[in-house]
Formats: sequence, structure tokens, C-alpha cells
Amino acid sequence: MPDQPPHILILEPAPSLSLAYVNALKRDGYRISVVDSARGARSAIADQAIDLLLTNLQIPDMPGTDLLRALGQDGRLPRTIVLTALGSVQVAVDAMRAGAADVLLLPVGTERLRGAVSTVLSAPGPAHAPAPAAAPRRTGKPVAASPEAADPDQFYGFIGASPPMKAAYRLIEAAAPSKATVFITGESGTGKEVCAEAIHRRSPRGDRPFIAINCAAIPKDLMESEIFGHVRGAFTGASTDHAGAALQADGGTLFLDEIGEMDLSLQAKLLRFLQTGMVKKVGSEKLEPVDVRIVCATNRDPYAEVQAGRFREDLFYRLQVISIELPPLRERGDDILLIARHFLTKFGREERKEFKGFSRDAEEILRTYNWPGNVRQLLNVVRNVVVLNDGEEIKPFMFPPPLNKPTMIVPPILQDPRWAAVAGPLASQMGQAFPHLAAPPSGPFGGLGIPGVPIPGLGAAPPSPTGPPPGRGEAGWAEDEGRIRPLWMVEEEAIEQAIRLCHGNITRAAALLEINPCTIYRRRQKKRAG
Ligand SMILES: Nc1ncnc2c1ncn2[C@@H]1O[C@H](COP(=O)(O)OP(=O)(O)OP(=O)(O)O)[C@@H](O)[C@H]1O
Repeated sequence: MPDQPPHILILEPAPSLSLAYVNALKRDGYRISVVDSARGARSAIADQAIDLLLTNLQIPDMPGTDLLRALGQDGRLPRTIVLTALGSVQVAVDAMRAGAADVLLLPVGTERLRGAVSTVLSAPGPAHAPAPAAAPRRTGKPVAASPEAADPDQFYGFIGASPPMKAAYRLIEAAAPSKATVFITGESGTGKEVCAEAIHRRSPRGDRPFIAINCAAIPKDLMESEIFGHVRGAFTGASTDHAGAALQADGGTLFLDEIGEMDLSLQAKLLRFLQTGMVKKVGSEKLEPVDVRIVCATNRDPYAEVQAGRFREDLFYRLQVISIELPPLRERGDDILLIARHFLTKFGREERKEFKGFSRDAEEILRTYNWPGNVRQLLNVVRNVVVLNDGEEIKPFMFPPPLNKPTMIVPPILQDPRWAAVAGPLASQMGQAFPHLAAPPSGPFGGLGIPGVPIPGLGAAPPSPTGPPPGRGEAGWAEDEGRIRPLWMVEEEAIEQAIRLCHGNITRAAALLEINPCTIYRRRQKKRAG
């Protein structure tokens, strides 16, 4: 019998959506059937060979995850992609546990849908239902309690009890028990490795190996062998067999840090490994099965990397089953002081110093500084102070620069000359509001003396807001007014420019603009939607 194209069953109660999926997928030549209830799906699967089930989780006659579980128990669950508008981690985790191979959040674009279908169909497995049991293998070991459970300010290596960190802890707790891959984003020093270890320790794999690979620290030509291993003689210098990180992590967790640094050919091999669960060492043709949970991290904006063609889209979506974004330290309120005090005690003990705490003004500086290097920078500051000083109380003068100066931290974005038009009036307003900061008009930042932060292009005083410049009449006003643009447009330009100046790193651009990255994503999405 000639090869039949794969048969896809769409379970979607909304006719407009099922029609959209049919239109998106029919161009790839699949055979497609549509049902609108769990009952319809069960009878279709009983009657026909279905290669892939594409299902909404909200169906009228039973919860979607229950349907997957029931089909799985009967050994009839085809490879399944779940579509859901309920964008919580718990939904993704539940669906993966119930046997889904992928979870797509609605609204889903045509290309994303086609890509996911083709990826799931090309993964090895039986040609027709029953599909491979995708539910994670469980060790049966009870989940370890946090060793710091007694301290409400701590969680598996994290110190902090601010709302954004508590939200991150909940995500970690929800994600940990499954085998679903986790993609961690956040600025450098926010604790992405701490997060990866927390997921591992909290999971049923907690007593198996946790292997971390920093993709930025390994030369590109050695990376494949570091991850997948090599056999003796595979290349010059390969004098013995090497297991590689994936095999070393068997039964446990493989953490791929700075995954954005991995080159495209290796990304293809990683994708194949994720789809098959088989490792092929460099220099060998043998495929070896490995059971690892993958957690990866980047401090770049993954969406921008995908758009720029530096990160494979299919790999990104395969890795990003669950995503956790760690907030920058400056958004964690009193966590800054909790962390500082904790490490003051720790480092004080190690260095045999008598420090008992921070003075009030020292605490104020810690609380208001913007911490571009996040927790790592805070730890370095505290260590520096402890090593270089003595006494019982940390005072502002003991801090290393720039914290020991009454410096206003101006984001680098404002140091771009093109910001002069915005920053000039801002400087003028700040000069009025804070006269004690004002410096001679020749000083940097247009008359507002801010030590250490020269802003190019801001020498001249801004025009007076109370009337036209001397010698200008109505025509001058009209000309000036013609240059005024709507605020939304100015904001849009500021955002796009910040992203450009941050080389596409949206998290960083958002931090420097002092807005939430979600705001940028939302605005871009709205703009795209027209
Ligand atoms: N909430 C926290 N409480 C205590 N220590 C923390 C916390 N977050 C991070 N650290 C510590 O800060 C340092 C930096 O953390 P980590 O290496 O996990 O950051 P990262 O986000 O992976 O950085 P990079 O992107 O540069 O790799 C480590 O010493 C870590 O133990």
C-alpha cells in the first residue's frame, strides 16, 4: 500500500478555530478529521489510525487532561499537541504529565502550529496510535522538602520573599515534579543557575546528578563532545572515551547555561536528542538512550534571538515548555536587604570580622541603587566591604564606587545623544525639583551636575516653557508645535531604540527603561495585530 499522509484529528469545540487549524495544516498535505467533543474524539480514535491529536483543553464533555489520561490508560493516546488559552505553568505541566508531546498557547500563529505538528510527527515512535507514553518516568521517590523550609525568606538556595520571587518559587514548585524542559530567562546575576538547581533538588530526580554546562565558556568545537561525549580517536587529543554531560546526568538534570551561545549545527543535534532521548557520541554511530531532564537559561532575549536567526525556532519552542523569568534585583524591594544582611553575617564569620549590620543610610543606598549586576554584584559589594573594613556597622563611605558617592544612576540609554530632546527638559525639571543637585551650567547633564554620568549633547538650557523664544512670533510657535508628536509615538520610538541599543535584548532594554518586559512584548504584539 502506498505511504499515506499522516492523519490528524482536531478536537476543537469552536468551529471558527477548527476551520483555522484545518486551513493552516491542509497545505502540508495531511489527512484531517475534526470533532468537537471528547466522545467524538474517542470514537474517531477507536475507529481510525490517528497519527496526531490536536486538542483544546477546554472541551464540553470532560476536562481535556482527563481525556488524555483516559486514552493513555487504554493505550490509545496518539501523539498529542495541546492548545490552551490558560497560559499557566500548571496547565502545561498537567498536559505533559497526561501525555501531551507539546503545549501551544493560544492564540497560535500558522507557522508555529505547522512547525509544532511537523516536529511532533517526525519524532520517533509508532506510526499510529497508540502513541508513546509521554508521561514522565517517575522514580517514586518523595519530593524533598526545602532544607530551608523553616525560614520563610529562603527557598532552595534563594534568599528573598518579595512577591516576584514568591511567584518564581511557585513556578519552580509546579514545574519540578515533571520532566518538562524549563527555559529560564533573566539578567546576568539574577540567580538562573540557583533556579535550575532548585528545580532539580525539588524534583524526584533530586538525588541523581545535576550537571551544568556553560555554553559560553566552552570553545565551540569542543561543545558537542562536552555535551554528548566522544570515543577514543574521534579527534586529535581524544585519547580516551569521554561520557559527556548528557550521559553523566543520566537519571538527573542537565543544565545548559547561556544556551544562546550554542551554534546552529549543534542546536540541530540538541533538538534531535530532545526528540529521541538518544545520545550519539562524537566519532561513534551508536545511539545510547539517556533519561535526563533539560533545564536551560539565557540572559539574552530568546524571541529576538529566534527572529535574528541565531536560535532555531523549533528548538526554542521545544525547550520552552515551561518558562521562568527571574526578576532583576532592583524589582525585589526588601529582598536586597535580606540578601545583604545574610551575606554580611556569612562573610563576617568567614573573615572573622565583628560587623552586626548596616547603618540606616547605608541600607537606603542598597535599597535604591539599580544593581545592573544583580545579586552577584550585591554579593561582591558586601564581600568587598567586609574584607576592607572593620567595625560593627557598615557605613556608606565603606562601600566601593559607585555606591559610596551621592551619584544618580542614569541608565546608559539616556547617555545616548539622541535622547537629548527628552533628557534636556527632564534635566531642567529635576534641577528645579532638586536644587541641591544643581551644578554650574557648564556641568554635565545640562546644568544639573550629576557626578560621573556625562550625557553627550546636553549642554544647552531647554527652552522656557512660558513663552516663545526671544524674537519668535506665531510662526515660531507653529513651527515648534509641528515638532510635537503624540506621546504613544514617542514611547514607541523610545522602546524600539532601547531594544536596538541593547542589541535585541528585551529584558535589558526593559530594565533600562524601567518598565516590565511584558509591557514591551504586549505593545509589540498589539502593534503586529494592527
Ligand atoms: N536570591 C538569591 N539569594 C542568594 N544568593 C543568590 C540569589 N540569587 C543569586 N544568588 C547568588 O548570586 C550569584 C549569581 O547567581 P547565578 O550564577 O545563579 O546567576 P545567573 O543568573 O546564572 O548569572 P549569569 O547569567 O551571569 O550566568 C551566585 O553566587 C548565586 O549563588
